[in-house]
Amino acid sequence: MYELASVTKTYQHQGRSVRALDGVDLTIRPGEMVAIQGPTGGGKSTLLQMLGALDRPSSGSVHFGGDDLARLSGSRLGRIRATEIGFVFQNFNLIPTLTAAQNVETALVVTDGDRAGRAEKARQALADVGLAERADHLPSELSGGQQQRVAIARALVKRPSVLLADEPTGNLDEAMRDDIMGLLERQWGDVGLTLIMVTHDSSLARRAQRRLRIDHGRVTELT
Ligand SMILES: Nc1ncnc2c1ncn2[C@@H]1O[C@H](COP(=O)(O)OP(=O)(O)OP(=O)(O)O)[C@@H](O)[C@H]1O
Repeated sequence: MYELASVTKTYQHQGRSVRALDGVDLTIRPGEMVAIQGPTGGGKSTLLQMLGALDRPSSGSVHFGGDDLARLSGSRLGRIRATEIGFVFQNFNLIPTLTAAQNVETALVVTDGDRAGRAEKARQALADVGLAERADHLPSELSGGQQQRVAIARALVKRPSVLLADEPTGNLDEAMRDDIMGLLERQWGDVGLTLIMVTHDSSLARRAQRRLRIDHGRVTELT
């Protein structure tokens, strides 16, 4: 699924350069569930941005399927994000003025011209996360856990091959945390997703098949 070779990422900040990734070599196979841990500033978000085709490395290659994401144009990267990669964030990132169903539909606008078809797929995706009854609610009318379920439905409605989750349970209480993690695990098992999740929470990370640690831009395997 992913093959990273000698990936570095350097940011310029106030005249200094910060090396966020420092020679990362990493292979992630299709269908794996991978947790990424590490100290703050270690490079977790930067790595996720590379995997998510949100940014290109300063050097090295990021092979995803047949493409080297380091060499693609911005529009090709955008297309890959729209079709192949789902994202879930700590802060849910729902549009507050749209209903749950409309939020989910936004993920299909680029790829799916048929409006009625989009609406149908959105309702099905919400049903898959147990929110069929809440499709017409605004985010402000939903609990945090429900909002994260909507965000997961939005990420999965386009049937991506990869789901990238950045602290998906970071804003939720313990009961909701288990609920959302269970949902992610079910989706992962049901549709053969590759699930890559950044988390500070070791008990969640231990539920993954594979754990990586990233510190000072270098990746190691945890066993
Ligand atoms: N846009 C940017 N400009 C300058 N420096 C950046 C930028 N983004 C990240 N950095 C720096 O790169 C390093 C890695 O940051 P990154 O956000 O990837 O770490 P992280 O492990 O996700 O941290 P956290 O757990 O706090 O989110 C840090 O030193 C950070 O300050």
